[in-house]
Amino acid sequence: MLLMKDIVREGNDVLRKVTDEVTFPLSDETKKLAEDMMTFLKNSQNPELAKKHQLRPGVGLAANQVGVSKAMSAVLIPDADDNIIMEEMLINPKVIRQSVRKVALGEGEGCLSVDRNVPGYVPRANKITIRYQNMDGEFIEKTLKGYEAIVCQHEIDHLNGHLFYDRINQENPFFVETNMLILE
Ligand SMILES: OCN(O)CCCc1ccccc1
Ligand code: NI
Repeated sequence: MLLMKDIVREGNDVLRKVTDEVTFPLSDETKKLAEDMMTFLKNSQNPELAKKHQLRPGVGLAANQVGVSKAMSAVLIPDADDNIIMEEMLINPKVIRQSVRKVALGEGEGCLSVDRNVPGYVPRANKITIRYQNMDGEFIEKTLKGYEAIVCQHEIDHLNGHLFYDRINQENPFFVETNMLILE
């Protein structure tokens, strides 16, 4: 099972490379990696297992965060009552439509690959349509807004070599762009 020791931290070049397109049919190795990534997220959101294995809770994990430069991310988003509202392996994901209107989390963002707090708003499109492939290679288009849109943009950024703090306004980290929504 994947543990925190398997997560690559900032400074490692693999986090700054554009990841390679995933080809189909998936190799057994790639299938296992996808399963391991989703299992990591589930374990990280389970209080007992997270405590037992010292896991930081995560709602997403990109393959390059475990050192594999492939364009795939696991996303596991619970709602306030711990009901899963999104459980997807995003393979070769692309944002094909995005709103002009931006959104940012009021408490900023964090990252399993960044062992420090970097304060500031991370402006992202409030509404996006993504096109990706599932584990069978089928193309799926999904429209997301608010928190789900934020998480998926955070993951797709990873696959393109970006980290959340690249998007924080350096002059004024809490600058609110015109019409930007702040999500508390
Ligand atoms: O790449 C995933 N990871 O570092 C875990 C944190 C994910 C995440 C945290 C805050 C806002 C959006 C996404
Ligand atoms: Ni991250």
